[in-house]
Amino acid sequence: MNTAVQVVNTRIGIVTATDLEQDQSFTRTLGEITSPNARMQCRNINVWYANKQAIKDVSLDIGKHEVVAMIGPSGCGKSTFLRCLNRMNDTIPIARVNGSIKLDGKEILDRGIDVVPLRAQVGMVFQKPNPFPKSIYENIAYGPRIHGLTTSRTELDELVEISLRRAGLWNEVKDRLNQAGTGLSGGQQQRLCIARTIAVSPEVILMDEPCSALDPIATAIIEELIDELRAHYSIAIVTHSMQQAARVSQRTAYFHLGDLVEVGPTEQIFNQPQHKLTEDYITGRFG
Ligand SMILES: Nc1ncnc2c1ncn2[C@@H]1O[C@H](COP(=O)(O)OP(=O)(O)OP(=O)(O)O)[C@@H](O)[C@H]1O
Repeated sequence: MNTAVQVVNTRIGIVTATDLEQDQSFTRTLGEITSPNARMQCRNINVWYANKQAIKDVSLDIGKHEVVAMIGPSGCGKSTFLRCLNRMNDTIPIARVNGSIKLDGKEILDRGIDVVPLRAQVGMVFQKPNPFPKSIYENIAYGPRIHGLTTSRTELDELVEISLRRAGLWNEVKDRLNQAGTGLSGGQQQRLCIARTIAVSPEVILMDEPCSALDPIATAIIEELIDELRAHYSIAIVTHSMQQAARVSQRTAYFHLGDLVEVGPTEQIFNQPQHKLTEDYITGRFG
């Protein structure tokens, strides 16, 4: 865990978005958008909802074995950008995305791409735990079954166990695999959803405020888990909690009104931000 980072939180007056827009005309992202070990490479991403532009020319890599935190004021486009990474914006009829996103060198914004295997490769964990109304076992087994990942019941059993172990849930549920997933606590349900994502062999896991519905203890467990999952996956996480971003991520990206203002090593973003907008946000002047 990245405990060295201290989040400064001195509230010195509220600045409105309009003030900041007038004061800080945005030019280009500060910091290093590339990762030496990139798993995903996003370049010049623009997203519109009908005529309203929500993401403006954003470029960012997600590296192997790293957690990238996306922070910024409400409505700045964090979730919209995250949803580009596995084409979830395709499900919103008025959304239009352009630019380039490569996963292991392969363009994923091409029209011909089958989004079903893509969304297994780039899995998503949502704000509110959303287990299927099925047993704990079936919640995990469903994905591997439809993707044809196992050939026997024994293999499937193993995969269910491995996924639950990796999500830190096995010991709590191994004796009640046939009980409903919805009967678990909120934190357990979120780990079940993480196990479900893991079961279909993702390379990248997207997390959209995965702890916002959880209590502090469940949150701490998920944060520990995110740190462990980094050994196997690339992780992009949207969070409103700067403390959480500081604890779990290696790189942090600060978004503002659809722009990626600044990105860099998490410690640097929180201790020595280069852009005034970033500084204003992390010191609590805005957001
Ligand atoms: N489905 C949608 N249809 C129309 N506009 C949308 C849709 N989703 C998001 N937007 C708009 O796009 C902009 C960015 O929204 P987005 O949810 O990506 O921001 P965010 O930074 O994740 O916000 P929050 O922190 O509040 O979740 C906002 O102006 C929002 O109103």
